[in-house]
Amino acid sequence: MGILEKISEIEKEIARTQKNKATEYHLGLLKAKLAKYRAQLLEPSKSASSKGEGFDVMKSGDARVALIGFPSVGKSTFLSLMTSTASEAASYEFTTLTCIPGVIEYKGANIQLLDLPGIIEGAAQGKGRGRQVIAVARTADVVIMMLDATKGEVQRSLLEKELESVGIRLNKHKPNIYFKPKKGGGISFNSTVTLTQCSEKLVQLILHEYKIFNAEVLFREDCSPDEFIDVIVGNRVYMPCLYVYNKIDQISMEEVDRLARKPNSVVISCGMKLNLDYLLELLWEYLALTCIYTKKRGQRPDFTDAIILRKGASVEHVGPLPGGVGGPHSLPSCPPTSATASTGRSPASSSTRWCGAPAPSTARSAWA
Ligand SMILES: Nc1nc2c(ncn2[C@@H]2O[C@H](COP(=O)(O)OP(=O)(O)OP(=O)(O)O)[C@@H](O)[C@H]2O)c(=O)[nH]1
Ligand SMILES: [K+]
Ligand SMILES: [Mg+2]
Repeated sequence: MGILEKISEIEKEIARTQKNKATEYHLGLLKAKLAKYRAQLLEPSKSASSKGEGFDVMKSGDARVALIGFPSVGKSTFLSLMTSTASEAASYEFTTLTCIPGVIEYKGANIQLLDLPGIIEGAAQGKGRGRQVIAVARTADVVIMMLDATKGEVQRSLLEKELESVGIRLNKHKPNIYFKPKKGGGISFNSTVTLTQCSEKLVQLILHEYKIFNAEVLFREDCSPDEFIDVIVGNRVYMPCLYVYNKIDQISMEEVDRLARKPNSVVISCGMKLNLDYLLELLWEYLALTCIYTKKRGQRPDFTDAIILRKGASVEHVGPLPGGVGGPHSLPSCPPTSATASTGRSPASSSTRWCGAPAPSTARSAWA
């Protein structure tokens, strides 16, 4: 049996297994198996032509945003509107066949926006250019999932499933579980909270499935078996995702209102240039970038040129500034007015990748 069949067998078994106390170990094991097969599926294949890698586009600017969506939802139209790059748009599906980068200039930051081919169900398993598209998505700081407002909700859950299946976790934070494989001593299991979804026995079963017999496990959160598996597997990416419903010029006001109220969602029309400013504002918040305006002693700050930092970074990350002026430790001694920061709220938890780990300094100094 090939991996794809094994995966589908397990998925079917999970679907037909009733969820209750008596089946929780069985389900936990199935999920661990499923995660293993999926990981195998994603291992780069040996042949040179299909390395499972993304399109070869250099990362540039302060942050990277990937446009993911079904064909013909308006991704290329959006790129051409927001950047000075033109990407061909047409009414037929799969107009775009490769990755087309553009740059959004916003609040002094350069945000790299990537237009990508449309993806369809089965993309993660290699349908169309799905794997390449998803490989690019993994490298983004934020995913914009573009949806056609005239089509049903099913497109959204299908895409979510595709991204989930390759270890991309959207708008979720990293499970707060300490996990450390050891050389001996068996499995030591502890938790600082009451667990309602996992138990010591289940955790052991799952670990054994991964051939781990010695490890330290500490649950600091009431996590599910899936979240625990994510921690063991380890190569998950936790990423903010903005759901963008395009083509609202084609639907009723009631429908627009309903979509706009969904979490992490924004409604737009590229055709009629509706709500694009608001989308940019939200995108900025999701990127959690902070502008720092610097100034020379005795001069006004230069608001036209900011230093862009990932949220959570501090002035220490700015590094020495060109021309020998200042340096990593000179800013804190300045009066508070000399460095002005502005930032938006973080979309979800504070322990997520997008605001926890500050990006290396991408500073463009006002003193240059
Ligand atoms: N009514 C309406 N049509 C739109 C809007 N935005 C884009 N379109 C149309 O939708 C069609 C598809 O647009 P594209 O930008 O090519 O879509 P895409 O997602 O890049 O498609 P692929 O590259 O094939 O995946 C084009 O005919 C656009 O003119 C909109 O806001 N309203
Ligand atoms: K198209
Ligand atoms: Mg396109």
